[in-house]
This record gives sequence, structure tokens and C-alpha cells, in this order.
Amino acid sequence: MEQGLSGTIGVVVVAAGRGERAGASVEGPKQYRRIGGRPVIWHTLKAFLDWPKSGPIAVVIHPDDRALLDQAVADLPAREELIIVTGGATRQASVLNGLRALQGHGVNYVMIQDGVRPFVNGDLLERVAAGLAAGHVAILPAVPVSDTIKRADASGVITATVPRHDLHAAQTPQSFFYDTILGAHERAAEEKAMAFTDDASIAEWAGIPVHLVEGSIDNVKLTVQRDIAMADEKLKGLALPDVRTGNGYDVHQLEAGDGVTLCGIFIPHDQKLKGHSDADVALHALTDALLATCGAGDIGDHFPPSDMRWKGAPSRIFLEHAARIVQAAGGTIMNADISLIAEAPKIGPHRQAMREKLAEILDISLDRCSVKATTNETIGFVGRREGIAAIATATVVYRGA
Ligand SMILES: Nc1ccn([C@@H]2O[C@H](COP(=O)(O)OP(=O)(O)OP(=O)(O)O)[C@@H](O)[C@H]2O)c(=O)n1
Ligand SMILES: C[C@](O)(CO)[C@H](O)COP(=O)(O)O
Repeated sequence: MEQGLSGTIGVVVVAAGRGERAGASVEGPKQYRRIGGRPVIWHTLKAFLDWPKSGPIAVVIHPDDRALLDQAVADLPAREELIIVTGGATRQASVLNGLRALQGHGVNYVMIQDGVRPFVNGDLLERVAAGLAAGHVAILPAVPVSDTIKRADASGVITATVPRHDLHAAQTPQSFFYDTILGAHERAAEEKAMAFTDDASIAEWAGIPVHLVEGSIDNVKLTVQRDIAMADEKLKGLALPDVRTGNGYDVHQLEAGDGVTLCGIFIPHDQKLKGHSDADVALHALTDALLATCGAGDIGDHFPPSDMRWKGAPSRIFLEHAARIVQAAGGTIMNADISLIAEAPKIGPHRQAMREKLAEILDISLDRCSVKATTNETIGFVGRREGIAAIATATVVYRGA
């Protein structure tokens, strides 16, 4: 039966409906509502634009929606090749306008797709194309009905249970030999047979055999508000997490004194750290690391040393400020890691208290806070006890668009 595809597959995407069952939205009718951060119709068109066998694509829209469509497709590749057509009062009338718009474009086959089925995918398109390639004039992707189907009378009393073994839920793209379906649609319009809800029904009416291929349970039509909300949740769940890492480094000189503050913990010592604030080199490095995860500059931009307000200030206020900036940008702090490089005092006995302080300041769990320390093996400025250095790494997950 395999004959192979000989010619061009045109596409009609119908999107001229008003989406009354889904209800009104500031974004416009349902095909322009955003799911996963993009308009529904963007996803539908992308599937066809990404499929290498797609030929010319006619997009059928309502006359009021031109600006919405232009905005929705602005970042799609090859969008300038879309043929934009005005739809009619019914889906059937809109499809006919789309079919007519493909005349003169050398189309041999046509796939007719609801704009509001955004989960159509390449595998499904291949199955449908294989049906056409096998020589079938009309192809209907469908899934077997899985609920028990009841018939009821007007008062809501069940009158029958309908056997479901031969029932199938129709999907799109319903696909045809182009001249055949255009002819059937034209004849239906001439004969004012205008109550068809899909194109396979028109083919059936015209006596054209319609061949089933396996649809996709993901290929749902977004009909009511809940369908749109669920599609949005699904795409957000699939979105790649926006994980960012920032690093920070700081050094402060040591001078004679009575102790140092590191990670917010005071450690008695025969030296102190020199600095404008309390000179907590560890918290300064971590502040820079957090700011780096959202491109918010560094600690000096937010707290200039020239500003007398920060003289002697506890460095936790710098870290809290950076954490608020991260939060305002949609970030959740996942991990904070500090390495201290100091010859003395010994950090080990204070590590736990330091981790607890970080967890308290950042309001995250203890297992997400790490403090490590090393000496500099007596070499360099650290080895000579002239200063203490700190390196910090912050990991933050940001909410997607
Ligand atoms: N006059 C119409 C009616 C519908 N459609 C399109 O046909 C597809 C399937 O229709 P449906 O889900 O019924 O959409 P609406 O007609 O918009 O919905 P409603 O019946 O709730 O108003 C949609 O992509 C819709 O935009 C169309 O192009 N022209
Ligand atoms: C074409 C269709 O998507 C097949 O299931 C459907 O018939 C069109 O939507 P409507 O809600 O029936 O108008």
C-alpha cells in the first residue's frame, strides 16, 4: 500500500474562534493566552514550523486579532512565510477560507489543525503523513474513548450505555489530499451543509473514506479555562530549571586587636581585621556571590566604603540586603558555601556556629550552608598572618518567565 508522499504538504491552522467556553481574558481569546510563558498558538505553529515536511502554512484568524497574532509569532523562525487569512463565523467557514488561501501554492496534501491544540508534535505529524503516503485520501488522528459513555434524556436520566469498543475521540491535524477536501468543503458550503464540527465529518458526508491513525493523548484541545491552566502547569513543569551560580572573593588585613568576626561569629584572638564595617571577610565574599547570581553588581555598589552609615556595621546587613535582592528577582537560595583561608585563629571549633549563623541570616536549612577553612601553609600574606581571605559560592534557582 505504501506509495510515498509525492508533493507538498500545506497546513491550515484555524484560530478565528472567540473561545467563549474558556471565558474572557486580558490576553485575548484562548489561542492567545499564555501557557509556559508563550501564547497557545505560538506552541501550535512552532510544532509545524519545526517539522521538516511542512509546506506553506495558512493561519486563519479573526479580523480583530491581527495585532495579537503578530505579537504572538514575533520570535518564531520563518514567521514571514505564514499566510494570514481572515476566518468566518464557524470553524467550518474558517477552514474553507484557509484551504482557499493555499490555492496557487502548489499544495498536494493538507493538514488542518486547531490553533488551540498546542501539544501536537512531530511524532504525530509523522504518523499522519505516513497515512497519506500510504495512499489514504483522508486521515483522522484519534484516540480510543476510555470513559464509559452514557446517553441521557432531557431530564438527566440515563437511557442507554453506549458500547465504546468502536468509539474514537477525533483530534487534529485531520489530513487530506488537498483537491479532494477543498472540493468537499466547497460543495458543503454551496449546499449550505454548514453544521460540521470537524473536517473528517465533511469527508464522510462527501462519501470519502476516512482512515484512522493513532492520535496522542497529549494532543488535547484547550476548550475551557481549566484546560488552559493545566496546559500552563504542564509546560512549567517541563521547563528547564534556571539554576545560577555566583562566586565572591574578599581579603582584609589583620592588625593587633582582641578578636575577629567571621561568618557573624566573634572569635577571641590577638589580632583584629581592619575594615570600614566589622570586616567580616566571609560574609562580604558571600554577599558578592549572591549578587552575582542576578547581575546585581557587588557589595561596594550597594554599600560604598565612603558612606559613614556602614562604619563599624555588622556585615549581616549586607548579606540580608543581597538576599532580598535575590528574592525580589525571583530567586530561591539553594546553597551557600564559604572557604576561609586563615593561618589563625583556628576555625574548626567555630564552624558549626558559623553554619548556623548563615542558615539564620539567609533563612535556609543548615544542610545548605557550608563553611570550610584552610591555612596557607605559612606562605604569602595569609601565611605571615597579615590578612584573612575568603572565597564564597552561592547557588540560586530563579523562577522561569
Ligand atoms: N469561527 C471559528 C470558530 C472556531 N475556530 C477555531 O477552531 C478551533 C477549535 O474550535 P473551538 O475549540 O470550538 O474554539 P472556539 O470556537 O474559539 O471556542 P468556543 O466554542 O468556546 O467559542 C479553534 O482553534 C478555533 O479558534 C475558527 O477558526 N473559527
Ligand atoms: C476538530 C475538533 O478539534 C475535533 O475534535 C473539534 O471538533 C473542534 O472543536 P469543537 O469544540 O467541536 O468546535
